[in-house]
Amino acid sequence: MARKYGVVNHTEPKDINYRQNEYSSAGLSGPPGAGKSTFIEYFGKMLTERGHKLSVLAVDPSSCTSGGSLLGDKTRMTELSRDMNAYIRPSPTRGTLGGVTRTTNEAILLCEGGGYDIILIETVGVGQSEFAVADMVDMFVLLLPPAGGDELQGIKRGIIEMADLVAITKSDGDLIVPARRIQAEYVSALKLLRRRSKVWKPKVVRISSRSGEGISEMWDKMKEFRDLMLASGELTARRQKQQKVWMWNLIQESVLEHFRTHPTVRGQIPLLEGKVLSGALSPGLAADLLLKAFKAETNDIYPIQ
Ligand SMILES: Nc1nc2c(ncn2[C@@H]2O[C@H](COP(=O)(O)OP(=O)(O)OP(=O)(O)O)[C@@H](O)[C@H]2O)c(=O)[nH]1
Repeated sequence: MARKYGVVNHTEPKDINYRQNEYSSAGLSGPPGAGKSTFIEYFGKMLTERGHKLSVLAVDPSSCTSGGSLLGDKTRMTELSRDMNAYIRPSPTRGTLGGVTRTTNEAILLCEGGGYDIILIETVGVGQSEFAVADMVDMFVLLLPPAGGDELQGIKRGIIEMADLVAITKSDGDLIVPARRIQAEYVSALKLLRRRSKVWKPKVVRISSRSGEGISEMWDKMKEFRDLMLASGELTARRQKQQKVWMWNLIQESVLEHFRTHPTVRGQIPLLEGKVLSGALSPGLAADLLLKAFKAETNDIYPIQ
């Protein structure tokens, strides 16, 4: 199945059907230490043993800013990385969040084309990346450790609203009791949130990647989600909406970059920002001046009709 990238092709509706039935992607997010990589190792092996081909893509916002990596790729998922039916792409180490997420979005398509039927996109819940990932996958899964409220403060309420499934991790040994408590808390919390789907109510499961408890059941829930969403047409609608969101995200980013780096605009930014900061100029007027300068300069290239 040949796919063309960078080429707008309006006459390939098959593309969308192709995605609908054979492939599923899930975003996995959670705070550092929630147990994501241990889970992916266990879950991934379970899936490949069941005959699936799995791809794991990481989106690591820290690598964009610091050059370091929260997701220390080399030491993680050691067994899965040796599995012939699993492909683990380390997190890209360069670029803006927009750039990194763009390559991730395209990597999803490439993995589908390469015959990987399950694609997991892992992200650390510390920034905007999980919102970006939620906008490119079929299902969004939040992994939360059985920790107290303080430790979960960093999890934004907005991201809980995006979750189709919440998995409370490390539900083994002494942690079973707190895991049950957190599960009950999230069951109540999710009831108060606006539902994203007419056919699916977000579920809260408890899992342990040590004992394996709950993981097969979690996969059953993920399949149930997919079947319901497919049958109702919501999955197709979600994917279509995502494509549109991504088109606009990319346009926005590229236009803004073009604007910021345009020689005339770039030269005036510090002065006008300074005036806005000191109160000498209103933000609206400063924006108008910059846009006017940009338009005047680009009018030859993009004539205003
Ligand atoms: N008891 C128990 N501990 C677990 C389980 N899963 C992970 N852990 C432990 O929790 C710690 C963090 O696990 P990771 O899988 O590295 O967590 P992560 O979310 O990938 O962490 P980052 O790489 O920092 O984002 C490790 O010490 C694991 O051994 C589990 O199911 N039960």
